[in-house]
Amino acid sequence: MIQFQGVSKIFRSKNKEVRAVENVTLNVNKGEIYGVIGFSGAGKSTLLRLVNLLEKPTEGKVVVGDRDLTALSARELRQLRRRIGMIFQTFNLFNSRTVYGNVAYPLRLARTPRARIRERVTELLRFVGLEDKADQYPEQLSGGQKQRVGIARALATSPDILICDEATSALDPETTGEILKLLKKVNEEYGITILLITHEMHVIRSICDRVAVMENGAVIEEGPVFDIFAHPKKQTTRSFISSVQNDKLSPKLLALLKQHHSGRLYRVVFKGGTTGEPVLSRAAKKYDIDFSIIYGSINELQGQLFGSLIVEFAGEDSEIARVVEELERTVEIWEVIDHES
Ligand SMILES: Nc1ncnc2c1ncn2[C@@H]1O[C@H](COP(=O)(O)OP(=O)(O)OP(=O)(O)O)[C@@H](O)[C@H]1O
Repeated sequence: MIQFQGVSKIFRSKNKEVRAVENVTLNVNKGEIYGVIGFSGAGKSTLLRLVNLLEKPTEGKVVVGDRDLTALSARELRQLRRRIGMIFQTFNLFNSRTVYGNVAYPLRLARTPRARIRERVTELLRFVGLEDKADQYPEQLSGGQKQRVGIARALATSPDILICDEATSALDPETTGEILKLLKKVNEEYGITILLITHEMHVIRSICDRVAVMENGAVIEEGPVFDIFAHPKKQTTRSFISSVQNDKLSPKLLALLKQHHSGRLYRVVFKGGTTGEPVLSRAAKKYDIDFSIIYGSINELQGQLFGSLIVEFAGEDSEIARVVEELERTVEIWEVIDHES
């Protein structure tokens, strides 16, 4: 549905060059919810803006449906943009228009007949749960209600794709949950493909089918959300995952753990039926080491079990290396040397 093919975006000014997006290749399939996560400055917003050509790629192609965006005429681009709805962190509503006026706006631009506008806006306000707010102004609404208006407005022209720029970052956790549920409903009931960017892993965990992790403009890891949680390869990905497991090791916590545990600390990530301990006991018996579980957490992700342990291994370095090698065959394991930022 959306394909990035070797896409780079370089911003050049007098004596500076910023490589905001670096050789990105990825496909967003029709009907899925695809999340892009990264820290500030990773290039997420630029990537998103390439989808409706608010930014032009310096290199590579962006294909939406079967259309190469860079090859479109101005008129074709306007038509294509109607198929792509967008919502924003700061909602971007017109404060001088009512809720009804905001949702009707794109339909008026598209010269939709008045009766049809009324029908469509009523339907959308019902869909987002704001049918009683049609005559209110944005300033009379809560953040969550404003984002509902943003979603209704983005859906007005019946797009195939919805792109979401940090849509829940300005909301409290409860309202975030409600908006994410609404986005899931948009995806399921209207079959709309969603591409979202976020810096919050819980957003990815809650609603995304697949995820790409961005760093310094590049996609460093990509795949189904469960696989990325169960087999994170990169430090940045691991750090995002720890942030939602509530067992992230801060510098202070790591220093304290090291003070109380003289052995070597490892994080072990296991999934499905493997619950960690039997796997560890078997390996410890086979080799000459002791282990103790310092901390453990278990979560459900897309209907599967998924857990993480902080384990201390005590013994000769060579024996520990052998155990780790053996464990690597069944679980994800890595030594915790620095804090998990
Ligand atoms: N119009 C521009 N001109 C010059 N540099 C830019 C422009 N837009 C973005 N950048 C730079 O490109 C890099 C990526 O920015 P981008 O906004 O895409 O990142 P991000 O991951 O969305 O971060 P944030 O969440 O903070 O917005 C940054 O170094 C940023 O300063």
